Amino acid sequence: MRAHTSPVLVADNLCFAYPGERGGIRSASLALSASVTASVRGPSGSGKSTLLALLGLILTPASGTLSLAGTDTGRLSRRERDRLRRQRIGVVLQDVGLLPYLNAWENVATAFGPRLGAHRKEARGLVERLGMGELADAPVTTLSGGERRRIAVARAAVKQPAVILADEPTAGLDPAAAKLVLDALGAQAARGAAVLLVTHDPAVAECCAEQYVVERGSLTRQATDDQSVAPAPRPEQMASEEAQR
Ligand SMILES: Nc1ncnc2c1ncn2[C@@H]1O[C@H](COP(=O)(O)OP(=O)(O)OP(=O)(O)O)[C@@H](O)[C@H]1O
Repeated sequence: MRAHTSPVLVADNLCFAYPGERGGIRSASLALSASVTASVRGPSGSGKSTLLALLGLILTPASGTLSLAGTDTGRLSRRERDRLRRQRIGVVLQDVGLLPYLNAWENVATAFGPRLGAHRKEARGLVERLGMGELADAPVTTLSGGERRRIAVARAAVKQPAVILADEPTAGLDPAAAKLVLDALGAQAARGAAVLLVTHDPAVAECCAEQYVVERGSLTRQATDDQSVAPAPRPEQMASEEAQR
């Protein structure tokens, strides 16, 4: 799906360093528009999850600017940033982070706040669309890793946020379940969300209209069919760089 509107999420030259020598983001710029799907690939440890946390207002960049729906997030207090994130962004983190004392649909409904029962219908409906209707009432502690991941995707999407950021949403899923997740994310883009997902799977990345690669903390956009942008690193180059880490 292609961009038809002005970008909803704009990152300009973001930098972030963890304490110590390792890791972080050296340089990341992107502009994500409504109704667009984008993928981020790269070797393990290159900074993909860190980038997602920066874009999701979970980490604060050391320099660079990040604007969400026209708001320069660097000018906001911590509390204002948290509020903006809750209002505008749905995030699926790699470790998923479901609440163990709630069942599957209740976890999805937490996206709306504490009144879970008021959002039972939307939450259960999305759980069903992700192929988990029979497990909607199951305690999440009894779900498999892949099932928990699908519940986390439903939680990120159920409030119909402007931006959905998903860290490896199809990891650990069989092809049928992965398709349900990708279809659900595609449906979110179709209704107007900007969807960015981190993936190790080239087939998943290629489903996305825009494709990015992170290498050693630097983000570049890859050329797709109708675009001429930074050249993509060759797979063997990525593998050899990964081996050097
Ligand atoms: N909290 C942290 N403190 C210090 N270093 C960290 C921290 N989190 C991540 N790093 C380091 O930052 C680098 C990038 O980590 P990140 O998790 O962003 O990589 P990634 O590309 O998502 O990796 P993977 O594909 O393995 O999930 C790594 O070298 C990692 O060890």
